[in-house]
Amino acid sequence: MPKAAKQKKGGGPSGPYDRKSKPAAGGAAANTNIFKFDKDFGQHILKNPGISDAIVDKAYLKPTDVVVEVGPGTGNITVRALEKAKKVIAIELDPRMGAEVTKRVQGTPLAKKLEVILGDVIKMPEMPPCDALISNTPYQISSPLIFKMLAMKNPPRVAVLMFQREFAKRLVAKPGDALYSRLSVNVNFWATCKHIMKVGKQNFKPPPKVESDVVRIEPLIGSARPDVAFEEFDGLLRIAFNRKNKTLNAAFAIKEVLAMCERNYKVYCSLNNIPIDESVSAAGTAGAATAEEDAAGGMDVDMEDNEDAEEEEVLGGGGDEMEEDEDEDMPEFFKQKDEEDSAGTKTPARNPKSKVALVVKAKVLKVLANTGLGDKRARQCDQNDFLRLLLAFHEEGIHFS
Ligand SMILES: C[S@@+](CC[C@H](N)C(=O)[O-])C[C@H]1O[C@@H](n2cnc3c(N)ncnc32)[C@H](O)[C@@H]1O
Repeated sequence: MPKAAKQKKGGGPSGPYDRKSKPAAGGAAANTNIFKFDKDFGQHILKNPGISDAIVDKAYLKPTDVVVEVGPGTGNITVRALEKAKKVIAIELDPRMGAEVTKRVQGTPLAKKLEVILGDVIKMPEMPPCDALISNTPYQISSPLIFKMLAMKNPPRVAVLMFQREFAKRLVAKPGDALYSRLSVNVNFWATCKHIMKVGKQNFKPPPKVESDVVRIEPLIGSARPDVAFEEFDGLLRIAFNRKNKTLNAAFAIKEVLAMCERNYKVYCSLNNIPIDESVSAAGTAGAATAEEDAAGGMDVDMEDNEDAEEEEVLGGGGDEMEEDEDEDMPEFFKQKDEEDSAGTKTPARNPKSKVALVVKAKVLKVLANTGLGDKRARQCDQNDFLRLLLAFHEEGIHFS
């Protein structure tokens, strides 16, 4: 578990993952409003005990379970989980809330089962290992929290989480649905997800602007977990969903994407002792064409001629406009290691004339053609299509993380 400040009686030192801190306040804040709730922290406290009960009930906790609760606030869900589980690790950004939840159980048998970690759960290098994750999620961290959980090598058995309704719908969206996204594919690939209940805004204090939903997510664990690296699968999805309405041929025609494939291919070759021909040919020369044709197996496909790729050019072709708000980090993802590859060598990644660039481009073309997915759009593909595509790229030595 990462080292973070643990909450002592009545509030303690801030942890290393803080975004900002406020002075601790005493008293039962939820009832007396001693301190002002901070909307920047998504502080909408559950005032309907029935909902707190339902969240904990739907986790089907065992007495041996370790539970992580993100954002305990004043402890409405925490106390219920403490009654059913062996231990609750409550991760709270706001020290005032950390003090509240600690006070709430002070002097009761539940106190020794509670550990409060002050800090930002998203900035923690790893989430503490646990059997169950529960949260009335601060909405601004919905997406990173899900990704953090799905990326865990040993994820919890179950997560019961409250989200904004729109976000919850994205989790269960299917191919073809308007809300289908990189998030939907990841959740359905690494877990099963079920809608549990709707929660109206009147159940919170202060009421949020939007309605909420509770979902139950069961990550695939042990041998059921797909045998691919999370970062690889997600890396492929980032490319595909950068323009989810464009064909995969167009998504992979973006120059930053090809440059990234080239960088990763070079790393793959150097790790596997595969010689790389770095020679530079004049564009359009016989040498360049041969490299491309060799790798493509003589296929008559040209990504640049594809209708969607042309549209990219008209739009500027930079690949840095987002359709998905969870993909806001996409440009950085493409630009990573732009100057140097991980072996520290300068990479002429953007030089279209380098032979290795042509080989990589041809490999990409070959995979898209052979899988029959090049003409499909990300919004039409299900998780099995993406897995098939990823494995075909791996066969060619093309990686995404
Ligand atoms: C919606 S409130 C839920 C409070 C309580 N669980 C309830 O249901 O009444 C969200 C809580 O998450 C905390 N929080 C916000 N961002 C956080 C972060 N990045 N890491 C940990 N806690 C966070 C807030 O301070 C707040 O206490």
